Amino acid sequence: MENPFGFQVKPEIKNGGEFVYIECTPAEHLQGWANILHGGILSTLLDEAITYVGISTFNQPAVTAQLEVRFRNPAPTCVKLHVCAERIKVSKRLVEAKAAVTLGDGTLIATGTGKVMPVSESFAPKSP
Ligand SMILES: CCCCCCCC(=O)SCCNC(=O)CCNC(=O)[C@H](O)C(C)(C)COP(=O)(O)OP(=O)(O)OC[C@H]1O[C@@H](n2cnc3c(N)ncnc32)[C@H](O)[C@@H]1OP(=O)(O)O
Repeated sequence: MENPFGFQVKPEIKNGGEFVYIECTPAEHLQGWANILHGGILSTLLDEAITYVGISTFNQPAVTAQLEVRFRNPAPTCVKLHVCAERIKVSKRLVEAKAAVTLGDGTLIATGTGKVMPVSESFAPKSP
């Protein structure tokens, strides 16, 4: 389903999902407080990149089964963020990946690790 409210990221996927890179400039209304980007948004960006590692590795739909995030430095809003994810481990039903969000000057904003599991095309829950 198209989601006009999504981040509309265009992932760069290398080596069959071993590496994923996305860029995103979160808008001002996504601040938590004091012009600091909300941690949930940073988690979402890490999640997106890690999920694309899983989707590209399995070459089928996949969802996040686990996500752990560490917030290292505050990020401003309205600034381009760089998100790099890298595959760590692959097993039959699980891909593990790590990811980092950085600013253009290299400042480390957040890091995360996640586990992604493949699902069938009919996975999505039905609307009530
Ligand atoms: C375009 C894309 C960009 C979008 C990016 C956003 C991605 C998302 O946000 S996806 C949405 C958030 N995620 C979800 O909604 C997923 C919800 N969870 C689920 O649907 C299920 O729990 C699912 C599919 C992950 C796994 O379910 P299921 O296949 O039934 O497995 P389950 O019975 O829980 O576990 C079976 C085995 O898998 C393994 N396993 C499951 N989860 C984990 C885990 N987190 N870590 C390690 N092993 C695990 C274990 O071996 C487990 O066996 P046991 O329970 O005995 O340890």
